[in-house]
Amino acid sequence: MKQYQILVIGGDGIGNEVTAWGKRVLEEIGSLYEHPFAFDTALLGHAAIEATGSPLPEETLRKAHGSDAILFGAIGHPKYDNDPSLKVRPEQGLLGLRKALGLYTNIRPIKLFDELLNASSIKPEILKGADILFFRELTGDVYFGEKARKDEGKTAYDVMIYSKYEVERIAHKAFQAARRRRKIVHSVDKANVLESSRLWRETVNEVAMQYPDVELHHQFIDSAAMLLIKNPRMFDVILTGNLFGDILTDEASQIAGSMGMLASASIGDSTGFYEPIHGSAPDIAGKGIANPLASILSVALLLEYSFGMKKEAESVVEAVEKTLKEGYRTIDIADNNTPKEKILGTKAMGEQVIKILQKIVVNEVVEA
Ligand SMILES: NC(=O)C1=CN([C@@H]2O[C@H](COP(=O)(O)OP(=O)(O)OC[C@H]3O[C@@H](n4cnc5c(N)ncnc54)[C@H](O)[C@@H]3O)[C@@H](O)[C@H]2O)C=CC1
Ligand SMILES: CC(C)CC(=O)C(=O)O
Ligand SMILES: [Mg+2]
Repeated sequence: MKQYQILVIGGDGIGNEVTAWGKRVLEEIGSLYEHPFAFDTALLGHAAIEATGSPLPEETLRKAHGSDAILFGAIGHPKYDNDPSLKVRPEQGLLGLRKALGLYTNIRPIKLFDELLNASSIKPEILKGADILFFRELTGDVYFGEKARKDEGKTAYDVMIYSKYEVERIAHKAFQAARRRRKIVHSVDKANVLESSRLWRETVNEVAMQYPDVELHHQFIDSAAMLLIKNPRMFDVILTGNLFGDILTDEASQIAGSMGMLASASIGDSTGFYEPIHGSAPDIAGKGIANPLASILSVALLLEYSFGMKKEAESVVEAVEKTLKEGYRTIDIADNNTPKEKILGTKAMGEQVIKILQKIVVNEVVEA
C-alpha cells in the first residue's frame, strides 16, 4: 500500500492555529479509512525568517519537492506590513514556493452552505444557490514581473506580464472544469486598458474554440467586482489572472459568509498545495477564535485532487455541513440568532467536526 507523504506548513499567525485542525482531520481520515499518511513539517514566512534568516529555507523547498501533497496555513506578520522598507519579507516565501512547485492553477471554490445564508451581509435571496469556481493564474502577472525603484527611490514599478503559454494552460483548466459544471466561463481582465489583458483576452478566445459547448463571456475586472455582489448566481467558472483573482476571491468570501470558509487548491507540475485563502490575521491571532473550516475544507480538496480519495473528501465536507446544521459557529460566521453556547473557538470547532466525521464514517461502514 502506498504511503502518502504530507508536508504540513502552518506558517504564521492563525495559519498555525487552523492548520493544526486541518492536520487532525487528515490524521482522522487516515485512521478511519486505514490510509497510511505520514506527516512532516516545515517553516515558511516570518517563522522561517526568524529561525533561518530566509522566508523559504532550502530544507522547506527540499521537503516540499519530496512530498505527495502540502497542507499550508498562511504567512505574514505586522512587522513587515508596518515597515514596507524591509527587504526580506514573509510573502517572498509563499510566492517562491508557488513558483518553485510550478503551481500555476489556483482553484478557489465559492461554496455557500445553506446554513450560512444569514452569516453574509448580502441578502439571502441574492445569495441562495450561488456556486462559483475560480481559476486564478498563480505564477505570473504583476506578482512575478520585474519590480524596482528609480529616481532615488521616489518612483516604483511592478510589471504586469503574461505570456500566451501561461494564459493558455490556465484557460484549458477553466474550460475543462466548466464542462463538468454549468458550462459557463467568465474571463475577467482589464483589456480596455492593459496590453497584458488584451493578450489574455485574445488567447482565451483562441482556447475557447476548442470548447464550443462552453459559453464564454469576457468581463472587465471593475464590473466583475460589482456583478459578483449584485448577482453572484450568474457566475459558474471565473477565469482570471493572479492579481484580479486574489482580490475578487476575498470579495467572494462574503458570498460564503467569511474569509474563514474559503479553501483553495493550487495545482501545477507536481505536488499539490492546499490552503485557506485567508492570511495570518494578526487581529485575531493567538485568541483561539479563528475559523478552522477553510483549512478543513482545504483538506477535502487535498484528498480529492492529490490522492483521488473522493469518498473521503465527501465525508470531510459532509462533516463540516453537519457541524453547521447542528448550529455550531465560530464568531465570524455567527449571526444574531446563534445561541451563545453554540459559538465555539478554533479548538472546539475542530473537535466538533472530528466527532461528526467519526460518526459519518462509522455509519458508512455499518451501511456497507
Ligand atoms: N496566503 C497567505 O498566506 C496570505 C497572507 N496574507 C498576509 O496576512 C497578513 C494579514 O493580512 P490581512 O489583509 O489582514 O488579511 P487576512 O486574510 O489575514 O484577514 C482579513 C480579515 O479576515 C479575518 N479572517 C481571516 N481568516 C479568518 C479565519 N480563519 N477566521 C476568522 N476570521 C478570519 C481577519 O481576522 C481579518 O479581519 C498580512 O501580513 C498579509 O500579507 C494575506 C493574504 C493571504
Ligand atoms: C500574500 C500573497 C502572496 C498571497 C495572497 O494574498 C493570496 O494568495 O491570496
Ligand atoms: Mg489573497
